[in-house]
Amino acid sequence: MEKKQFQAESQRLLEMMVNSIYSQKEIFLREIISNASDAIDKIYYQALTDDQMTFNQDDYYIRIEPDQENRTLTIKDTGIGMTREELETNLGTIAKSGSLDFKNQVEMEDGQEIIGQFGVGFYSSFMVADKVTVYTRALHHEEGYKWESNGQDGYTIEPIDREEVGTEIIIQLKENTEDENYDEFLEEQRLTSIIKKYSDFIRYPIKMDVTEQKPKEDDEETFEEVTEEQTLNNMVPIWRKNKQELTDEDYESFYQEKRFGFDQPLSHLHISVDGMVRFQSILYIPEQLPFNYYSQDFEKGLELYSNGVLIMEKCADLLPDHFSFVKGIVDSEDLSLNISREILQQDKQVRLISKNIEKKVKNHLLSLLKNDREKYEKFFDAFGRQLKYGVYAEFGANKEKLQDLLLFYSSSEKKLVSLSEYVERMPEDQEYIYYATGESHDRIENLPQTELVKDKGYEILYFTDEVDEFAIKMLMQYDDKEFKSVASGDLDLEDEETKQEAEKQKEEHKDLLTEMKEILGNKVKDVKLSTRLKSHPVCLSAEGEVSIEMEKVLKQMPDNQNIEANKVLEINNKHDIFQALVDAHENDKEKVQLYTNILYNQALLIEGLPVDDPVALTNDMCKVMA
Ligand SMILES: Nc1ncnc2c1ncn2[C@@H]1O[C@H](COP(=O)(O)OP(=O)(O)OP(=O)(O)O)[C@@H](O)[C@H]1O
Repeated sequence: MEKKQFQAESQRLLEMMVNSIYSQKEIFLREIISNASDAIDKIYYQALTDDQMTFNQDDYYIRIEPDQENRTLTIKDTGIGMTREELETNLGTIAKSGSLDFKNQVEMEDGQEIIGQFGVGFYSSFMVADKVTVYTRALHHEEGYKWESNGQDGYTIEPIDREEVGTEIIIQLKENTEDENYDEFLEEQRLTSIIKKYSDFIRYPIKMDVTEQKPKEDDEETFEEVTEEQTLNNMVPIWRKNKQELTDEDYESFYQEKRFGFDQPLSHLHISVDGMVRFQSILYIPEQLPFNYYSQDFEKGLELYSNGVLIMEKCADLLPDHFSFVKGIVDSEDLSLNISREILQQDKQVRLISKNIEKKVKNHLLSLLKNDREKYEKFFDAFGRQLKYGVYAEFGANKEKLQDLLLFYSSSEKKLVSLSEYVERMPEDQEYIYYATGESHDRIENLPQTELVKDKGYEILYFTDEVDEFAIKMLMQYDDKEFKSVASGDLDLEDEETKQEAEKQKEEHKDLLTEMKEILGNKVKDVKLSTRLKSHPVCLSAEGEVSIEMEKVLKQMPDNQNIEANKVLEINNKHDIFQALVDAHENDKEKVQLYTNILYNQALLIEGLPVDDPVALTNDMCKVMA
């Protein structure tokens, strides 16, 4: 029989599994049972919606069979089964999880991280198995197949006769070692407790023969061993339970059973609505950013059930993009089983549910912000950027909904603050909400442009995310206060006296400024004396809608259309360098050129913009020094 090789990626993952020292090896059972449950979901749905199929509730179950003698653990399901092609693609490649793309080599070698954070589905069985055999037959297919692998050198597939549809996975346990006792996975008690811990809410019965001491029927005093098939899990879906009966651990284990993430959920909501539309829902805010969140691979959506039957694994229409990080399930008795993807989008019930969910998630986040700041900041750290995209997207259609969820770092508080906190603190004479943009808080802290605003005692919000300024431009104002960049050309914060003095100076140095503008040509829109600079010699400001920070972001876009900010070079006439410029203007024209170029390049560097010609700049600097 031909032996096939695993795909390279899968091979690496398998090696990791075989040699795993991960301490929670028991999770392999959760993974296999979840797969079995998914497979039953698929056939259950078909049975309910296909008139040709007979439906019998008792046909859908998972069975666990430990065999002490042969040291095997079998997990059987009556699910949809797999065809030959499905065996190849599903078990021969590390199909969808993509965890490996993300992880770097160092972490790969260790493996702990991957298993812990992502789980690895079917492959995790190789943490405890020397050999795994899968017998399966797919629904509506005559032939069954046997798949087998030791997890090391490929796998085999051969056709078999198999009467029933469904899958049987036989795990040949590894030999016990000094540190590891694999026999525990054959003990009834141990298996029962693992299943209770991880798979209690699986909605199909997980059955196993359990042997117990029971009093004899005719003689209550004497006990005998009785072996009976028992259902080990509770089966009532968690969302149908009363909130009061459930603990945080219950919600956490459901999160893991459903593989919404392999982190702990940061927070959950349990919703039961009985109004225009009836539905129950459990929603989670994950703690960590999924590794592919900002890639095209990420699919948002909630699991959708119609009265307990899974009809869609990821229903995107239930979540707006700005809350795409939310995971969870929705079950509604008002939805038809036969609802198709196309109809779903126009379905009134679905729209109502989605509106309701959006509102609930928003209120939940607001209450976290109010009552558990630390948790909210953790959330914001992971997903705040998505909220800001949300403000910007769709021409600001959702901006009002989202504005109170935003946080920005504050110059005066030295921590994240909300817009309402900022506005509450504003002194009476302050007209605008000020912000400054840059790569990091430290860099912004030292920006020359912030000097005047800080001197006035005004708080500045620091924008370090590319999307920040775009979002804020879309927002335009908060609580009737407009936003203003500290680098904008028209700060207009000076008192009358300073303004008059500036006018006078401008007139006096008109020729010098004109000459400098001519030297720089169309690199800048204007050269002027600065009223905002206190100790720094130069800075760049921007006139008009496009800021320098926005220019940087736009430049990185594929279709940037060369949009540039209207840059203005501002010179501090109270700085010594200005006197040097004035002297040069009178005595040495070449020096004016030299100084102007250097100052302009300095201003570019301060802004984090590339200098046009580094060689020319260093040559100019040497000329000054020599
Ligand atoms: N018992 C089963 N019956 C039918 N198909 C199965 C069964 N077990 C696994 N599969 C198929 O194999 C695929 C791969 O399973 P695996 O556990 O490796 O990953 P997954 O469940 O797709 O992803 P993840 O673990 O990241 O959620 C499943 O998606 C499913 O199509």
